[in-house]
Amino acid sequence: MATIVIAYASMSGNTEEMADLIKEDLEQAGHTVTLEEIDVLEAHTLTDYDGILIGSYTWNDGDLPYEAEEFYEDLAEVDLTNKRAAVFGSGDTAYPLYCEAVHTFEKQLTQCGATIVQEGLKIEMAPTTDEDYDNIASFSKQFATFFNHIQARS
Ligand SMILES: Cc1cc2nc3c(=O)[nH]c(=O)nc-3n(C[C@H](O)[C@H](O)[C@H](O)COP(=O)(O)O)c2cc1C
Repeated sequence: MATIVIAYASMSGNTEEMADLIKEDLEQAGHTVTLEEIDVLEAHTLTDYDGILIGSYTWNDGDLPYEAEEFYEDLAEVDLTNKRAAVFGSGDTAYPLYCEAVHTFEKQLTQCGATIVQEGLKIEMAPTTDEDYDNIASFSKQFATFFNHIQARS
C-alpha cells in the first residue's frame, strides 16, 4: 500500500470533482489517500508521501489560480527526488492556453526532482461524458498500478 497525497485548487468545483473521483479509485486500489486544498497544504509535507498528485484549474489566460501561487512558489524549495507525481486539472478549450496549469505544475515538479510518471489529465469543465469518466478512471488506475508494481518488486 502506498501513501498518496492529492493537493487541489478548485473554485467552482470541477477540479474538486476530479480529485474526489481519483481519491475514490486510488482507495479502492488499496492505497491511503490524503486529499487537501492546495492553499492549506504546506509544500514541504509532500515529502511525507510515496505519490504526489496535484490538481488545478487554469485562470486568467493560462495562469495558476491565485490560491495555488504560494504553494507553487514554496514548492521550488522542496526536494522531491525519487518521488512519483502526476498532474490533472479542469479547463476550457475556449481559451488558447487550455489547462496550462497542468503543464506549469508538471514543470515545477520536475524541477524539484520528482518523476512525472504519466501524462497530465485535462477535462473540459466538469466531468460529464462517459469519455471523461473513463479518462479519470484510467488516470487513477495507471497511477495506482505503478505503485502496486513497485511494491511487488520490493
Ligand atoms: C476569467 C477566467 C479565465 C480562465 N482562463 C482559462 C485559461 O486560460 N485556460 C483554461 O483552460 N481555462 C480557463 N478558464 C476556465 C476554468 O479553468 C474552468 O472554468 C474550470 O473548469 C474551473 O475549474 P474549477 O471548477 O475547479 O474551479 C478560465 C475561466 C475564467 C472565468
